[in-house]
Amino acid sequence: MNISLGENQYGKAENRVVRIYRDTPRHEIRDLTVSTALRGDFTVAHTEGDQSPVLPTDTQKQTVYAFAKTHGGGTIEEYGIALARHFVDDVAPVNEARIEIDEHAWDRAIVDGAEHEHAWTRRGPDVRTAAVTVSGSGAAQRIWVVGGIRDLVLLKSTGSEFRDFLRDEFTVLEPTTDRVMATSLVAQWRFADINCDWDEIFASVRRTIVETFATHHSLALQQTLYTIGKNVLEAHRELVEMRLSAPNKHHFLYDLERFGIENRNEVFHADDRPYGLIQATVLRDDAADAGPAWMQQLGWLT
Ligand SMILES: O=c1[nH]c(=O)c2[nH]c(=O)[nH]c2[nH]1
Repeated sequence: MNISLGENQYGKAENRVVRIYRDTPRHEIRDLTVSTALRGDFTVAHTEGDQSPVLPTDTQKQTVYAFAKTHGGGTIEEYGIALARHFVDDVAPVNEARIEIDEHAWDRAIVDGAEHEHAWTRRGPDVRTAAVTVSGSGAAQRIWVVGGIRDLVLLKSTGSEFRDFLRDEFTVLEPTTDRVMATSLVAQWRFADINCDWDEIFASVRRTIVETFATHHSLALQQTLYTIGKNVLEAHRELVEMRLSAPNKHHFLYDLERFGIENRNEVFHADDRPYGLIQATVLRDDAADAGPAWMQQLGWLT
C-alpha cells in the first residue's frame, strides 16, 4: 500500500492589521484582517520533517505588516496582489500564493456636527472582502481576484412569498404569500482581469445587491439570489461569476390568538437556528476558467 501527500498549503491566518495615515492632522485608517497561504512543493516538510523549503508562517506575518506600510495605501485588492506576487516571485519554493483580506470599515466620529480628524465609529456589520491568488512566474503568471462582501444583513417586511413547494409525508410548513425575508448575505464576485476600479465596482455591486433585494418580488430566496447575481453580472462587464450564500433568517409569526389579539404580520419571533442555507453560483456562459480562484484558505476543511 502506498500513501502519499495530497494537496497542501500553509500560511498565517487572520493577521489583524491596522494602518494609520497621519501625515496631516486629518488621519486615515485602514483596518484589515489578512490571511496568507503558500502552495508549492513542500513534500519533504510533511514526509521528512525537513523545513528547508518552508518560509515560516511568522515570516509571512511580518511581511503582511511590512507591506501594510509600503503597499497598504490602496484597495485591499491591490494590497493582496502585491503580497501574493511577492511570495510567488521572491520565495523560490512558492508557486502559488493566496491572500484573503477583510476590510473593517470605520466612519468618522461626528463631534459638534463635524467629522472628527482622528476618531471613528465602526461601520457595519458588513465587511468588504478580497481573495487574490497568484500562480506561476514570468509571462505565464496568472492572477485571480475575487471581491466580495460578507455579513450584509438584509430584511424586507413584505414582497416575499414561499408557496407551491414539493410536499411529502413530513411536510408541515404552511405556504405563505407574505412573509418577512431576512438574511446575512455572503457574496463574492470574480473579476475578468486585474485592471479595474476596485472601489467603484465594490460600491456599485453593493448598491445593486441592496436595490435588488429591496425591489425584487421574491418567490423564494433561491430566486432572489439568482436575480442578484444576474443583475450584478449584467451591470458589470468586469465580472464573470458571482457566488452567493444566504442563511434564511426565519421570522415566525408569533401566535397572539391565544391572548385574543390579532396578529396581521406584525409580531414575529426571530429565530436564530436552525436556518435554511441557500447557496448559488451565477456566471456568464463565456466565463474563463476559474482556476484556483475559489480555492480558499479559511474554511478549507469546514
Ligand atoms: O426561500 C425559501 N427557500 C426554501 O428552500 C425554503 N424552505 C423553507 O422551509 N422555507 C424556504 N424559503
